[in-house]
Amino acid sequence: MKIPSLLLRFPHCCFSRRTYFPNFHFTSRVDFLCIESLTPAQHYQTKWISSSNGLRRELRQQVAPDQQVEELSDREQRLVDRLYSGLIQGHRACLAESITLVESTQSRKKKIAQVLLQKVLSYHREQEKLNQGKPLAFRVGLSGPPGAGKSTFIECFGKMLTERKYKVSVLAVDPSSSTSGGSLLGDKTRMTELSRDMNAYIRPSPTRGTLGGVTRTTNEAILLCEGGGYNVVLVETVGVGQSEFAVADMVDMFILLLPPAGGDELQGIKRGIIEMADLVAINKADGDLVVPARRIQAEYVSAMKLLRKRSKVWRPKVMRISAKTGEGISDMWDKMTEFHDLTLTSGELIAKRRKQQKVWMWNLIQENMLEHFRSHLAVKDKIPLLEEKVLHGVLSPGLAADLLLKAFKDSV
Ligand SMILES: Nc1nc2c(ncn2[C@@H]2O[C@H](COP(=O)(O)OP(=O)(O)OP(=O)(O)O)[C@@H](O)[C@H]2O)c(=O)[nH]1
Repeated sequence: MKIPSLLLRFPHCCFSRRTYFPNFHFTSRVDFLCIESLTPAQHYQTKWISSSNGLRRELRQQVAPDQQVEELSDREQRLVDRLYSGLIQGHRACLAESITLVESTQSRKKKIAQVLLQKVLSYHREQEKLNQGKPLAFRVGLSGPPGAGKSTFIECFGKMLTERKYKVSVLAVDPSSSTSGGSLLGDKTRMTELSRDMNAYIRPSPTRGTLGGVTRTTNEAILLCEGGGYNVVLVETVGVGQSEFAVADMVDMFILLLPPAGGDELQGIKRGIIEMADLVAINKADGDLVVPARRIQAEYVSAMKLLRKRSKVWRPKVMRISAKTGEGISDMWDKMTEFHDLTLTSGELIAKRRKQQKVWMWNLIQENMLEHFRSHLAVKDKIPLLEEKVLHGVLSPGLAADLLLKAFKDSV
């Protein structure tokens, strides 16, 4: 006799047998029950098979990518459609609302955001195909210590670009906003002229306190800006933490803006970040500061010669500019477009973007896995005790880690 099977799909990561099973009455005719559970967080399916021994988890398999997006209610779908059509028509309010959606920590909103992003991504693919594979926007990262002149520079640079008919968006990654509630980069008094320009869009990007937070919300905001027709996306971060490394990993070109000062004044700048720079701009090269700016430029030129070459077609440049007078800004844009064209024709730009996508995915997995691990019932209560034992030298860190990992593995 053919065994009848019943296939159900639950949008749950895991479910308890007690919750769902009382509703099913097995008769002699239905002696095989298969429940498929779709786990949105981990994107794999689990089959639960009922047999005479009770419920048994049978198999876990990868779900095809197009099956991963959750089904939305009609209301939610209407929201996605409205935001999507407004976004690609270039409405700033829809872009702002879409970014707010991807920044949301609420699980339902996160799901709606993922559906929207999938739509925007497929729009990207179509547009890039029409554009012969050329990316929709030039992604530029800008970092520098407080007071280097970042906002003055963005105001001047952004205005120059909008006058040249570019659409510019500025995402200010602010590592201070999640910890202090304050805002280094997001305050509204910055870039007043540019923020009134209809071809510019400025947005502080909160970090949610983790590097993964920077990566996720900012990366997704970049995609949305590009979908909104912004062809230069500038990601600004203050160069005193870790966020600039995350930003360097999500842009095509990374620029370091420095004041004409050395030594103590630049203590906050991490050495490693200089190695990430494709262009170093020494700002404030005007008035009395021209001479120190020249000296600092020479110092950086010789220091950067010693750095490992990261590109076959580009050597990092050191330039002098003045965001206040505008001097050097146009030359700087020429150098930036040269970088863009060279890396695009050599294939480096596309290869870099692909690599960044992978890094982005693994960063998110790492962050989510750790969170999942720490809050898992099987290990949550054991952590403080084991940490205490490690602190007092009673247990080695390796053994404590093994014990926690074993408790976790045994429970899944
Ligand atoms: N002389 C001169 N001063 C400048 C120039 N660019 C900026 N400044 C001045 O430097 C100071 C800091 O400039 P901001 O643009 O606020 O610097 P920032 O890097 O955005 O600073 P934070 O907002 O603290 O991160 C201001 O007083 C500016 O007027 C420049 O090209 N030349």
